[in-house]
Amino acid sequence: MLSDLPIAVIGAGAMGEAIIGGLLRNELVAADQILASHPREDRRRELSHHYGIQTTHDNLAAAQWGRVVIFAVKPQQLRRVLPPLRGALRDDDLAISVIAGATIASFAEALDHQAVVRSMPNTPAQIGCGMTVWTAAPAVNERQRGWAATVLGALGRELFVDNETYLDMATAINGTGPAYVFLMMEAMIDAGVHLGLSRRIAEELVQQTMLGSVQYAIQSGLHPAQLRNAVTSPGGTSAAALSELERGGLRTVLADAIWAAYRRSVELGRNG
Ligand SMILES: NC(=O)C1=CN([C@@H]2O[C@H](COP(=O)(O)OP(=O)(O)OC[C@H]3O[C@@H](n4cnc5c(N)ncnc54)[C@H](O)[C@@H]3O)[C@@H](O)[C@H]2O)C=CC1
Ligand SMILES: O=C(O)[C@@H]1CCC=N1
Repeated sequence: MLSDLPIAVIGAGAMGEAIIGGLLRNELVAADQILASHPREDRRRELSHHYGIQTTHDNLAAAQWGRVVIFAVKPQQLRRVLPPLRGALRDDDLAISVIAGATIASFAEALDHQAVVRSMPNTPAQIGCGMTVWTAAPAVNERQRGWAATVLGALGRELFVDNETYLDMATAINGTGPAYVFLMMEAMIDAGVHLGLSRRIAEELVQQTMLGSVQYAIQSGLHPAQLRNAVTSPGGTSAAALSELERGGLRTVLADAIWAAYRRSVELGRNG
């Protein structure tokens, strides 16, 4: 599907590298099909040494070279990155953004190019276990949609949605979600250490409990409330713990956090 297709990555930081790694790990492209643009020489050297890909400091050269041009700079960098690239993409080229908040309209306007895909991956993409939600401008044709599905599929699971407003919502759930999970892991590990477990044992217990619970939920297909009820014996330990979590407002705090992430995503789209 991506054979011989030149792929440019503008802003090869954590997410850009996850895409490069995923494409190569899944043997979807050869290393010489990738050109990564980065301002720092040591980073360029690191990327070419590790992946055997081509690198440049010149975003314009990368944008002109790629048929698929992936944008993975921070939202605040976008205002400086896009204007010099205006007119650089040809009609049948595809721009793919992974940038939180940045709208398809802002890309299309700044680049003077209509074929734009907006996506929201997450950091488990680093190991091919990501969840990416994406949508496409009407100008993106079937072939280009295939390219996008393949590129984003290299990060883990990908889900196409036909409504761009879902992207800000996805940013708050799957994009930002790993931060909620890691904070919860950290808190559980620290509490285990507080109880008297060694940090090594606490980490192992928390990691496998998280992993096993998620796999059990997926494989059983049961509603989380049913699974939670099955853990909760009358007068037992789970009932005692859950009572504290409800008293502390865990559900509403989580919901408030997700709304805050959503509002911030919308705001980033307005202001950069
Ligand atoms: N980190 C995360 O969990 C997720 C991040 N994203 C989005 O991915 C984008 C990148 O995030 P990260 O990879 O985490 O950030 P990062 O900071 O690791 O990567 C951005 C890279 O762009 C480079 N850069 C800065 N100015 C540049 C320029 N003028 N030209 C080319 N490159 C330039 C930076 O040096 C940096 O290496 C962000 O827009 C973020 O919203 C999306 C989903 C998840
Ligand atoms: O914090 C952020 O803005 C990025 C976007 C999604 C996850 N991290």
